[in-house]
Amino acid sequence: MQDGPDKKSLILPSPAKLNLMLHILGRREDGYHELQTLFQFLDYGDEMTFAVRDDGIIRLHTEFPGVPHDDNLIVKAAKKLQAQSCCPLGIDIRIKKILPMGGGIGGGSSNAATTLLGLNHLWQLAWDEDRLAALGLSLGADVPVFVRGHAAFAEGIGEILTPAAPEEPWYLVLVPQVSVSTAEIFSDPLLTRDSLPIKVRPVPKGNSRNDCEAVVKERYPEVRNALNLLGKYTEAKLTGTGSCIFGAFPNEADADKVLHLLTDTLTGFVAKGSNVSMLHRKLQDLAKETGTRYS
Ligand SMILES: C[C@@](CO)(OP(=O)(O)O)[C@H](O)COP(=O)(O)OP(=O)(O)OC[C@H]1O[C@@H](n2ccc(N)nc2=O)[C@H](O)[C@@H]1O
Ligand SMILES: Nc1ncnc2c1ncn2[C@@H]1O[C@H](COP(=O)(O)OP(=O)(O)O)[C@@H](O)[C@H]1O
Repeated sequence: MQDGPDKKSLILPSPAKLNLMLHILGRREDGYHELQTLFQFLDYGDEMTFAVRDDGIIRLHTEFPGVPHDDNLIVKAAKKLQAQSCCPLGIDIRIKKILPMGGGIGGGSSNAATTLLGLNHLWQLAWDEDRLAALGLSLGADVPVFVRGHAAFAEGIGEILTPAAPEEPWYLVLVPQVSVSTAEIFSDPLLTRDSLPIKVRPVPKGNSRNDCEAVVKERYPEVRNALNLLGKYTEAKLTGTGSCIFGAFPNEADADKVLHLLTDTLTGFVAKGSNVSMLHRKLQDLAKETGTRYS
């Protein structure tokens, strides 16, 4: 990470996540679903640049097609943190966006978490991780895991996190050219919502299914096609509510080989699974350099 020469700017990564399994146990009265899911990060993601402003203005300079400035989770995260901390400072934010939107790899949630951690550092708020995760949860069910930065078994609506240590293979992630709305999948009457809770940790083998997969496959032929094609080489699974599909490989070269065999019809990328997010690895490096805490 490059702390700017004036210590008022910062470049941070905003990694993707995978759901290595996802079981739906039921639906709460507020419409949210009780889940059990295993989150792991990828060493692959967006790059965000932050520069402090003295005038209190929060501005995201990168345009997102279809997402108005004030609806962007980056801006929402910055504004909430500013309001709750009564911070008089503002921020200029730019992002190199490579994560597909609506892909089930958590780009929006990750961007929100990177914003919270970056601003906590630059605005010198000294909020602890619990407080940042609670604010994150008010932005989206997936934000807390990115704030905490450790692979985790998640329960509740995704916010009750127990650190986990799954294997860290290389993944081939296929990106079907469709954006899947999480709310749309969770409101489908055909979604199964009756998985029995897993009570043993770590998650026993044979529990890696994603309960959203059947509904997403039915609604999106592009996703069905990607599952079928990758399934010829390895176990292929949906992450989150899709649209991305992933499969594990023992090394980068094997994953690359299959990616090249599929690129005639599909796009995708290869990335290493990681139980400590690359954002947190960068923040730890920064803390060492400056002798400060980062949250
Ligand atoms: C289910 C997951 C698995 O990672 O799907 P993906 O979004 O990653 O695909 C996530 O927890 C999603 O988290 P996130 O994307 O932050 O969800 P939110 O913005 O909080 O919710 C979007 C919508 O999804 C539904 N929703 C979300 C989470 C949940 N446990 N139950 C739900 O029913 C609700 O209808 C909600 O309005
Ligand atoms: N910074 C952001 N990055 C991505 N999507 C965002 C962002 N802010 C708001 N969104 C909205 O959130 C939706 C879900 O985005 P994303 O988190 O990338 O998908 P998923 O939850 O499927 O992984 C997008 O389709 C977009 O409308």
